[in-house]
This record gives sequence, structure tokens and C-alpha cells, in this order.
Amino acid sequence: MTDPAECAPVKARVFSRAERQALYDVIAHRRDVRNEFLPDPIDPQVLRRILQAAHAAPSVGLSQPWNFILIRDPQRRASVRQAFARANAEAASMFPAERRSDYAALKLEGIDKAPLNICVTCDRERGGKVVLGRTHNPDMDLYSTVCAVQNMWLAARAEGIGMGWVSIFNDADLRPILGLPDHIAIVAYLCLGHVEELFDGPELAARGWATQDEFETVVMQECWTDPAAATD
Ligand SMILES: Cc1cc2c(cc1C)N(C[C@H](O)[C@H](O)[C@H](O)COP(=O)(O)O)c1[nH]c(=O)[nH]c(=O)c1N2
Repeated sequence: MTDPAECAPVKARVFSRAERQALYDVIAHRRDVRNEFLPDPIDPQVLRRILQAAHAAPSVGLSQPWNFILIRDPQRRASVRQAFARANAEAASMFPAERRSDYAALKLEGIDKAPLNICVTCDRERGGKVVLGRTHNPDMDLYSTVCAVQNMWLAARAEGIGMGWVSIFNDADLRPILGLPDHIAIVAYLCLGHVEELFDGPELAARGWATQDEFETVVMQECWTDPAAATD
């Protein structure tokens, strides 16, 4: 528990140009890592810093609804890998026929290759029914947990650790493997490990599966308007 006195206002720290640039560089060079993991274990101190970064994320009403389940056991990971394979086969069959072979060629997880898997969960009951900021918007706890995942992703990148998000699972397959009770939601299943090489941009773009929108096309607008409805 933090001492309230430690949270009292102090003069806002001003970051140097180099510090600011370092943050933007980490953001720009963060990648979803699937296959480039080295087998070397992650130093426990480094892991601790990455998880502390996650725990420093904003959360609705300061509810901190997350938990981090560390999955190292090879047997458990083999079960997770099977759950992925089942869901991935279903997913493959749902793409239009002309995309199926491209989809099958993509590597979409590093469950076995990464030395560490982490499941980030959200306790849907933490803080009770009435939580500041969540009372009218119950999914705010899930969004808070995603903030923690993004902090992890950036901290890991800064530490030279690659991280990949795997979401190709049926919830019902993954829950029993991890022994999760009903009120615990799975937010992210993550693979982490050292990397030597990284794609210089999104791998799905490098492999021609999708393209990354130019920043300029993300229009900053005053309110929602459907571009297709514009008349001139
Ligand atoms: C919620 C969510 C879920 C997933 C992902 C991301 C996010 C945010 N991504 C990674 C995704 O494909 C990747 O972030 C984008 O392609 C952009 O690439 P970079 O992250 O910039 O490298 C992802 N990648 C993958 O190979 N298998 C997966 O199951 C998922 N699932």
C-alpha cells in the first residue's frame, strides 16, 4: 500500500529532449514478436521492472484489476499451443479461399519458442460493483488492463526483450489450462524473450498481409462523420 504522503504533488519533472526522444524511439521500435525469440532466460530483475511498468498503468478508479500469470511449465505450454492450433485452424477456414494459403504461411505465435509466456488477466469483480469511473461503463476494467499490457510491451522493448500477443484461442480452451475462475477474464496471452533481430515495421505489412495506414490518413476531426457520405 502506498503512503498517501508519498503521492503528494511535487513540481512536474521536465524531461530532456534526449529523454523524450528515447520514449518516442521505444514506441516507434516496439514490435509484435512471433518467431525471433532466443532461448536465453529473462533476468528476474528485468522481468520485475517490466511487470512494475505494467503495474504503473492507469486503471479505472485505481482498481488495478490485473494479474500476471507466468507460464514456464512446458506441459502447460504444450496444452496452450494445442489450443492455439485448434483455434488457428478454425480461423484459417474462415478467411476467403484466396487468402487461406497466405494466412497459413504466417507465424502467429511463439508459445514454445519464447522462454516465458505471461497471461494478463482482469478480475471483473475487483473493487466491487461500484467503482469510480466504471459504474456506468463496466468494460473500463478491461481497458485498464490493456493499458498495463501496452506498458509491458514498451518496457520490454526498452529492456531488449521482445513480446508478442497471441489472441487466437477459444476462451473455453484456455481457461481450464490456466485454472481461471469465471470472474477472471483473459485479456492478453503474451510470449516474451530476448531477440537479436526485429522487423523494422509491422511484420504483417512486411509479409504483404496488411498495410499500415499513413499517419495523415488518420483524420483528427471534431465529431464522427462518415467519409463515404461526403458529397464533394
Ligand atoms: C489485441 C491484439 C491482439 C493481437 C495482436 C495485437 C493486439 C493489439 N497481434 C499483433 C498485431 O498483429 C500487431 O500488433 C500488428 O500487426 C502491428 O505490428 P507491430 O505490433 O507494430 O509489430 C497478434 N499477432 C499475432 O501474430 N497473433 C495474434 O494472435 C495477435 N493478436
